[in-house]
Amino acid sequence: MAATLAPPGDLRKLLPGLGMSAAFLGPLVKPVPEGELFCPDALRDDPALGEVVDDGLIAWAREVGIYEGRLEKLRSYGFGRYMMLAHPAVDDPDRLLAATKCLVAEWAADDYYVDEVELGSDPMVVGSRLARLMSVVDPAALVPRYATDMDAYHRLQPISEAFRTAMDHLARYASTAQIGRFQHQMAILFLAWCQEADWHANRRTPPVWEYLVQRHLNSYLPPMILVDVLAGYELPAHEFYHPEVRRAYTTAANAAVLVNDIHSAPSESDNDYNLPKVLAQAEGLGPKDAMRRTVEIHNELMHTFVELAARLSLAGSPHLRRFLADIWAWTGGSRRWHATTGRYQRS
Ligand SMILES: CC(C)=CCC/C(C)=C(\C)COP(=O)(O)OP(=O)(O)O
Repeated sequence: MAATLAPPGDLRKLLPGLGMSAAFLGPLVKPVPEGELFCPDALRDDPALGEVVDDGLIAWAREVGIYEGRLEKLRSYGFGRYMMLAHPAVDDPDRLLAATKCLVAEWAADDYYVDEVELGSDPMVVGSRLARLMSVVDPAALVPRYATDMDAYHRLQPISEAFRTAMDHLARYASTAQIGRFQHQMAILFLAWCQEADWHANRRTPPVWEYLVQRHLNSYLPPMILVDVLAGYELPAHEFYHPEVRRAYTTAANAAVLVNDIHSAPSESDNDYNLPKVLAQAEGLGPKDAMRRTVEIHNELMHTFVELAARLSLAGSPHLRRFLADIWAWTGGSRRWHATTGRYQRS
């Protein structure tokens, strides 16, 4: 794997002082008026590159069979564009496509297994479906007789095929340790979806703290931790798993997923949970106040990330400084995508 510590020219231009605490304490860090998100904007927007990645995504989705009959819709979501925005230093469409496939495999599991009743989700079988899916993510070692049965099952599951092929693609660029991280995050994500299924099955809205725990497990970490894989370097395990480092990027991922709640809340089905909805129910807030409180919580998380990242940047390796800067850039791209994707436009 090529280790490129110095970010390509574009990112350096866009993030002056990249790799220093200045990257976090520059002009983007300023008090925001109430109700405004404390979050960078995209550092690059290259629609043509996004289109190329989206072309590859749709061809792959057709091949594995996910979002069958809904490929136009899938295209309107612009998930390839999402990865183009979130990885501003990466120009290679194939690397962006690998990340997009992983993202969309996860999203398909969320839509078809967890969230959307009209797409066949059923809380009573979420745990079994996800445990079976986990046997693709972290291949289950069975005796051959039963392995054949398992393989036959997975061949008929488009989401299993999506994960298998997406991870194969990712493995072209990821080290064994980076694939290990991804598998670990999937186990966490699937656990969170089982918790969500419990809320559905028992018709229970969780208290705010429990919702935030679920959103911590069901955050944007899975796509976000691919920043080094895509950019062609590797944050070593002793830094990646350092508790303070993990706290920094999980905080950013938790903030980023609240941007998802902010944008998706107005168009979500009654079956779905989001922070404004939970706040409204648990704390009796009206829609505007619930949204304002969600923005406040997001901003508090992002300020914490900036403080942690600035501190860690001063003490950490060049890899770590680059990683934290890439995470910051990722949040900006993600924000832009949420504001512009067809997925959250109200019809
Ligand atoms: C990419 C991905 C699916 C990462 C794991 C976290 C996750 C499931 C989401 C960010 C999607 O959250 P949510 O279900 O709220 O998304 P929608 O609002 O349904 O698009």
